[in-house]
Amino acid sequence: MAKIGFIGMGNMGTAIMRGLLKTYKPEELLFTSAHEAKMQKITEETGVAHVSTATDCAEQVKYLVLAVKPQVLPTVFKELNGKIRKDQVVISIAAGYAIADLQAGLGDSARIVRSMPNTPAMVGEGMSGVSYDEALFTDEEKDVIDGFFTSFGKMEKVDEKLMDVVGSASGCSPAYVYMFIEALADGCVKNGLPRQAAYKMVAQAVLGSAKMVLETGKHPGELKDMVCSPGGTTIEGLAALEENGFRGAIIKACDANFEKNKKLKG
Ligand SMILES: NC(=O)C1=CN([C@@H]2O[C@H](COP(=O)(O)OP(=O)(O)OC[C@H]3O[C@@H](n4cnc5c(N)ncnc54)[C@H](OP(=O)(O)O)[C@@H]3O)[C@@H](O)[C@H]2O)C=CC1
Ligand SMILES: O=C(O)[C@@H]1CCC=N1
Repeated sequence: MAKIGFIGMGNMGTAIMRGLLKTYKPEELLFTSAHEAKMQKITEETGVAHVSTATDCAEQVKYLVLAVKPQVLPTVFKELNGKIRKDQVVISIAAGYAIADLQAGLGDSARIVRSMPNTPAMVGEGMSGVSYDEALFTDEEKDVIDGFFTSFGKMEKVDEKLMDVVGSASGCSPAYVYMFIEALADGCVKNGLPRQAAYKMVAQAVLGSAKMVLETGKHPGELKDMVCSPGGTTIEGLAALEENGFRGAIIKACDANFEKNKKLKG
């Protein structure tokens, strides 16, 4: 019997499975998804077997990962309602679905871990917000759950009421960072830097800046001040960003994420 099964093998399913394969053998994993040809290709690439239905997948694993779009969850619920065993652990990565919503769909006794990872899982640098009721799981299960998330990056346990907010910090944030990298590179290209050099330099600057926040423990504002020489070039750029509502735009994006979570349930 495989240990961990995935329902849905798209962006996040494949990213997470790639991380898990560093710790788990292919025969310990299983998946199902929507299209046979795609499943076949993933099986050939990874050695992980697939099955045709969510029911088959659920029957054969202890840990079941729900990795379909929120809009597809009602279909999965229809198929799996009442079929989740008491010894099973369900890990959801769906935006907008609370643990109670998932139990309403799968059965009240289903033991659920709600999480919000992100696509950098693909390179082992994911960030997952994770929420579950510690009292419902054994120590061994908790080790597997934590090992699951740390196999593809870092995890932070949070109170479930914060999970919608966590969406902005982990799930959605890479899109904003990519947009920033693209825009900054465009600005450099506008002033003559070759495009590939611009992407490389800007991406490395983002990586290095993130490391500074994580490793120095300094306030981001202090790190920003260290870059801005009095009367220098950076403060001119910062003034331009402030004039154009840079911070306000990002805060509004978080509000938009937060509100959208409430509208995802089918
Ligand atoms: N993308 C992201 O950055 C993040 C996404 N999430 C969450 O992850 C979940 C998945 O998102 P993402 O990976 O981006 O979505 P994708 O669309 O890339 O993946 C969903 C997968 O589900 C498959 N699928 C569709 N219908 C069914 C079905 N009835 N049964 C089994 N599999 C099915 C699709 O197959 P096929 O490709 O063949 O159509 C696809 O492989 C969502 O709930 C989302 O909220 C969480 C954090 C970050
Ligand atoms: O856009 C979304 O809804 C998903 C969840 C977080 C990131 N992607």
